[in-house]
Amino acid sequence: MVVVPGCAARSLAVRPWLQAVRCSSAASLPLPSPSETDDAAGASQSTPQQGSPSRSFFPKRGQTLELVCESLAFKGKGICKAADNGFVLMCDRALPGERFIGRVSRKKGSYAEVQKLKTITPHQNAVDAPCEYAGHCGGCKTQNLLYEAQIEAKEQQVRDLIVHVGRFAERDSLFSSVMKPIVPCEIQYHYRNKMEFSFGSRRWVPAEELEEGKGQNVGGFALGLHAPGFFDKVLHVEKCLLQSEAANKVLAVIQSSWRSPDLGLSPYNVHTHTGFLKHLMLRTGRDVRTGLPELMVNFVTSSYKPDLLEPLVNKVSAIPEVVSIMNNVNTSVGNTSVGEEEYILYGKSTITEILRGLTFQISANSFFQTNAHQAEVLYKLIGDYAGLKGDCSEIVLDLFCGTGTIGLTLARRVRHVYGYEVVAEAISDARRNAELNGINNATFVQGDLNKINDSFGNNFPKPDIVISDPNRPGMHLKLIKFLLKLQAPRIIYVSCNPATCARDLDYLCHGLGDQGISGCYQLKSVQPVDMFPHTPHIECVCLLELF
Ligand SMILES: C[S@@+](CC[C@H](N)C(=O)[O-])C[C@H]1O[C@@H](n2cnc3c(N)ncnc32)[C@H](O)[C@@H]1O
Repeated sequence: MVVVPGCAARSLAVRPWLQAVRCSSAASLPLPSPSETDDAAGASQSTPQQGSPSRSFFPKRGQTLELVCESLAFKGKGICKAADNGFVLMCDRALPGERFIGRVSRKKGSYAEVQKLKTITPHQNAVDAPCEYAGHCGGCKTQNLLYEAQIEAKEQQVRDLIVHVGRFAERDSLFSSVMKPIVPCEIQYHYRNKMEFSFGSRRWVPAEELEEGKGQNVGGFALGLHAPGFFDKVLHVEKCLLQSEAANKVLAVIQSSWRSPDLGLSPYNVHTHTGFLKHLMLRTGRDVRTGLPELMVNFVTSSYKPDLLEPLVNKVSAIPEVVSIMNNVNTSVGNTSVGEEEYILYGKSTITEILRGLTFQISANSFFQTNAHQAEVLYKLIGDYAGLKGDCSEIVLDLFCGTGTIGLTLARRVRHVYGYEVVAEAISDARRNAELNGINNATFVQGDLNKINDSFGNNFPKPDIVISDPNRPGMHLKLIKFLLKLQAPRIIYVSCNPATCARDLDYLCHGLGDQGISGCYQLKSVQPVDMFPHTPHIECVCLLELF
């Protein structure tokens, strides 16, 4: 039974707000600065510009409200607003159109966060989530929304951000040709090629299950995913519908044995810093000869004790798809899965994946697109937007190149690719990937693109095409200014955060007014691509051309 906390008097006290609180779509929006967080970007997407909210509605922590949600903000939070002053209330797992009872869990300046307690009227496109953990695990937040409705909401978020943050006029006759419909992901489950599970000494049981008396095992060992918002509590997960079937086979074998007292295995305790098993990383690639899945299992442990792992290694290596078992030893108190030392416990140290006809070697810690199937679609789009002449005359600058995958897939049709990336290991991987594929017209350089100085650009010829694929904070102002000065004919901006993407597109097209710098690009296309069904993540490929 779902309990609406708070006494009746408090519930009654909020009744007058039932008329006042409703959902509305984003109005005018302030620009997030390059230093603003995703949360701030998400909130600002829906926060009205006209000053701070009036006193007429300001919820208290613990207050219970009946709310209606219509739109999803970045990060998949449902947005509701007070009708009179637009005060924003954000709620995880609230779906547009859903009427629900929520409790204010956090107040943050201009908005509040609400925890959903009970659905009164579900969204018209609500479906039963196939995963038993979907209601609690931090990964899939919209599995209970019809896939078509999920991508429609994502497309709308991108459009809103481009208009309100990017300041591109929706009424402009060209706007509808710029905004492309989202590319759906054909494979909506089992698409992730990498999952990282954590071992925990404190099993997390969701509040509802505790109330229903299902929380027998609270405090027991767990292997699964971190409970949203908790670094020390793990939701025990027997299988994950986002990872490959082969990876689920491995997870099942490990789950069936690791807690056996005979093995003497203990999960790492993040409070006492004792215990052995930290994380289990499962990566799925493809055998380049057969095209069949091949798996890497990576145990992250607090010390090197191969004898302790041996019984698990014996069981897991019997699974035909497993070709590599690694042990990353991380002695630090931090929660990271990258070890200071790495050992091969079985098989080889890398797995392979094929992308746009090239072979990539993936090691335990190297970055690789997490949805290889949709990466193929994404990279084809990038190739189309590059509009290469095909005469091997052009120069490509691949910023935030990671392991070089984008640049390398274009290399055979251009004169030279120059890639820049901050992570030294990724640069080594990029060079190795070039060699593996017989590509010798690509140069990869390690460097921090947030710290470029005036000499940046002296080491490569003026590019014909710039590809920029930053992570979520987007591009640093120094890099934006460099690009505005460089004036390459074409920029392809690949983004995993439409809020910072819209901000950077604004700078590149409309300039930095307060610094007297004019924009010099025209936005030709914004193409959202769904790389991660059931999650709030949105990828976009944007094409900019010099005026
Ligand atoms: C979204 S990934 C893109 C990787 C690559 N383009 C791909 O498609 O596989 C962003 C990359 O930017 C790198 N990065 C983040 N901050 C950086 C910085 N300040 N300077 C250079 N590279 C950075 C990350 O290490 C990561 O490899």
